[in-house]
Amino acid sequence: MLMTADAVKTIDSPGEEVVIELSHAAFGYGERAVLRDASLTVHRGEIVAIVGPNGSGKSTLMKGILGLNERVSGSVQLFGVPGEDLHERARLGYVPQRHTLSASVRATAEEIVATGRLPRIGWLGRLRATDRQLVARALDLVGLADRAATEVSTLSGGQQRRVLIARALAGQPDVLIMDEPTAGVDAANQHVLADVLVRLIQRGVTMLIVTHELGALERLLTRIVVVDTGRITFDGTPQEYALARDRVHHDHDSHHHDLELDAHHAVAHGPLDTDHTDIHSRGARP
Ligand SMILES: Nc1ncnc2c1ncn2[C@@H]1O[C@H](COP(=O)(O)OP(=O)(O)OP(=O)(O)O)[C@@H](O)[C@H]1O
Repeated sequence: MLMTADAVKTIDSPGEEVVIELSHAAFGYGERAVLRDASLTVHRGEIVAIVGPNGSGKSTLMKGILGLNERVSGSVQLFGVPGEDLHERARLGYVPQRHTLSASVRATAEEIVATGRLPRIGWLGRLRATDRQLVARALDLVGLADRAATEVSTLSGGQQRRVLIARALAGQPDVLIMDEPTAGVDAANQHVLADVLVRLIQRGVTMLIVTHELGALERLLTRIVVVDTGRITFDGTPQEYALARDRVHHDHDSHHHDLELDAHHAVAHGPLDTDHTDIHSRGARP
């Protein structure tokens, strides 16, 4: 693994090291479990797409991994230790859903991205040359090197999302968790964002990505996990997903918005379309 002052840690190929392991985990808000019996193993270097209908529990799953909601039962292991015992929270980079920067934020792109270093250097820490270098590289990686000194409030929604991705990258995460990074971004910017994600994947970032628009990412995925009505109903390779898709009766009248977004896409068909999916190929490895 490259441990130099790079914005991302690179690896040669997906390894056997388990970075995230959920065992029969239930997550929710208050005492109410929204996502139940979730078992999931993610190895270093994997690119996992989390797909499923609106309100099925995808964000709840991401937040559960990050410890941002209640774990009602089951266990979460992060980098081999119980999630609650993980002190280096920066090892998990998070780009939250539908999040742009408030119009009232008066800061440059560089300043926002630099806050991504705080978990590493501490709130009272000072940015050193290496930190500044990492911030610059993160901005470069998302294609915003020339906007470093620009006030974020003047950037487009898509550019702001790229700033937030750069902020997550600046913390040198081992795993990047992104909740619909392309949602609410116009078509032209969707392509730019997709290119950014492809670049990150090519650099070997382990990624969990909730998305309705796999597009260019699809061929780079190692796993597809389907969440439906609060359960993981499918977990397998894209190839297994394609096979499962062919076995499953398609309900094209379903209201799952994946269909609306990309009628030609693989994710537009298959387990997502049914309310009676019996496919379960958990823990499959490429
Ligand atoms: N902070 C919260 N407090 C209480 N309930 C919540 C909270 N956030 C989400 N929920 C509920 O949990 C359920 C699953 O929501 P979640 O956001 O995980 O779904 P999702 O699959 O990410 O949906 P979408 O595709 O629309 O983003 C929904 O019924 C939602 O109302």
